[in-house]
Amino acid sequence: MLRWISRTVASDQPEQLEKAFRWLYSFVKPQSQAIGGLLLLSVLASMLVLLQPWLTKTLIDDGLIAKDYGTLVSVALLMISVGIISTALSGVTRYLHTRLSGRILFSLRDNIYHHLQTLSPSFYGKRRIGDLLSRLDGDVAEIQRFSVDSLFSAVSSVLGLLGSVVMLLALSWKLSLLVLILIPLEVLWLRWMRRKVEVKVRTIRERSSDLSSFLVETLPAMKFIQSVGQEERERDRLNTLNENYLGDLLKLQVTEFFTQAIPSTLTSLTRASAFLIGGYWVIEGSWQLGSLIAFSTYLGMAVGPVNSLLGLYVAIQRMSVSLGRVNELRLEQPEIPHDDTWQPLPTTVVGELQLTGLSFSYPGREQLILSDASAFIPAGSKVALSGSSGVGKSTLIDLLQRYYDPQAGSIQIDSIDIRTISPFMLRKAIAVVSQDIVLFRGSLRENIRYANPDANDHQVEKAAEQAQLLGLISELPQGIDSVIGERGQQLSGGQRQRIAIARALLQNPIILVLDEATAAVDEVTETQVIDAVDQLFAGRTRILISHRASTLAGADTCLTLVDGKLLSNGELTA
Ligand SMILES: Nc1ncnc2c1ncn2[C@@H]1O[C@H](COP(=O)(O)OP(=O)(O)OP(=O)(O)O)[C@@H](O)[C@H]1O
Repeated sequence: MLRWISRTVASDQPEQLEKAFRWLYSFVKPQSQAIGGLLLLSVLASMLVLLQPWLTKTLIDDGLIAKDYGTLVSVALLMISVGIISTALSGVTRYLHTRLSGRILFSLRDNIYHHLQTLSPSFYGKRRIGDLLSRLDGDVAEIQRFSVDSLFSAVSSVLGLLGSVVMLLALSWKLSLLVLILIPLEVLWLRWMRRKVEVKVRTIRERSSDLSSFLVETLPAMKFIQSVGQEERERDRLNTLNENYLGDLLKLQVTEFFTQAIPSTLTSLTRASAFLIGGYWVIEGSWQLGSLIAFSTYLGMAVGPVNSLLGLYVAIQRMSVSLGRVNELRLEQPEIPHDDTWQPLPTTVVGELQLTGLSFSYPGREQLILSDASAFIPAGSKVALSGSSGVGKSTLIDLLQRYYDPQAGSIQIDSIDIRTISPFMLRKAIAVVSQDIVLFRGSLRENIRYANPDANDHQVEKAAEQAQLLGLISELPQGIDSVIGERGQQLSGGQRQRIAIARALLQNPIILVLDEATAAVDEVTETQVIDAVDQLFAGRTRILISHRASTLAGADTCLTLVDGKLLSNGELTA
């Protein structure tokens, strides 16, 4: 079935699509009980709908025309009961349907988000966040809509179609031949239109990504845009993006209109023909009025499902575009693929580092950032790492945290190759405070606790005190429980740094890295921060990266990165 769907949908890579469908099916399968229950309710609802025109026919032919008052009353009562049951059924179905849809949507999104969490900083560096957002939000919702809504729409359409055709045949097999001409014509038309719809839908989704990317990029940069007076330019960019989006949306509307309009016109023609022929038979007296009315209602009811099934076809196209886009994310391989042989970091580790013959270049770039770099860092020492801008200092820390693996050489912590350790545990053991401090919307307390959610209030407050945050806390209206805005915009650089240090304290790392952490503060504040770090992290391995001599003063070892090699106290390390 999945293979059939993937082949039916116009796609450049049907195998890929089939795999994506299988993946999608893995989310639908656990809900099979709920789906089964809902399908049962749908079948019941479809049968009740099919019953109504037959009741009308009986009411007219056997009650009104036959002047049988008893039949009239009983059929009317039956119609009321069917109406009430249908309404109750639709309420229950809608509730269960929303619950089922929600479950599938959230598990899909959860799965993709989980996968995104395994990808390296390089991935985020090359991808537009707006595009990721649009895939995670719009595309995943589109897939979910299809996987639930379309399934039920397909089932009730097929049931409606079959039921109506049976009723039409029962009323007049001759007149029913009209439907047999109508359906193949509609299907032929649709096959012809399908490619056009797919191309246009993909363009729309890309336009929507462009818009999201624009907003994600410019909203946080509003202060900068205002400061350089470029508001109008950004408005123009937004206008262009809007116009492009609207233009493509209108093209899609026109294509979709023609995709649907031809079948609708054919339907109207068929209905009119049925009235002409059936009406003639009624006038002639060879057919009953109730049967003609019921026939025309069933004809409408047969065409409705055909249209929905045709709509479903468009929905499959739309969905397969979204599925393709989401699948692209799924196929992104983590830089460090999961390995079942990973060991936990032993609790005895003290933070001795041995870098041996490291060579590294970023994927897709030729330039070697590290070339046979080696160094030894004794446990508990304070190391100053310097080197000109862009030489690769932060890259070295990324290798230490295993966001990437070197192409040659190794990093050992307490003589254990870090490739054999779970990166999760390794990263927990290394706290990095950089210039770019991440703060989330939430209270100061929650932000300090972020790296160690199990820390109790007392530990958080102690860390805040040790990181000299008491001054800030006393200024805030609700103290440590005050909400600091997204990305901590209302805080000064020094205050943000102290929050990061308090966070690192709670993380209780074996190795602490300060990567240009104090570049944004004045030298007095910097001295205070470094003194605090030396005091609080005494006995742990500390790596300080800076361009300032004052930051690096007092280190046990000075490492300098030059042309991909590490010099220790000015000498090349073997
Ligand atoms: N994700 C990445 N993909 C490709 N190249 C990268 C990536 N990150 C950094 N680079 C490149 O690697 C080189 C080293 O960058 P890195 O940030 O490690 O330097 P740095 O010594 O820390 O610089 P600075 O002192 O200016 O912070 C630079 O040329 C940079 O452009």
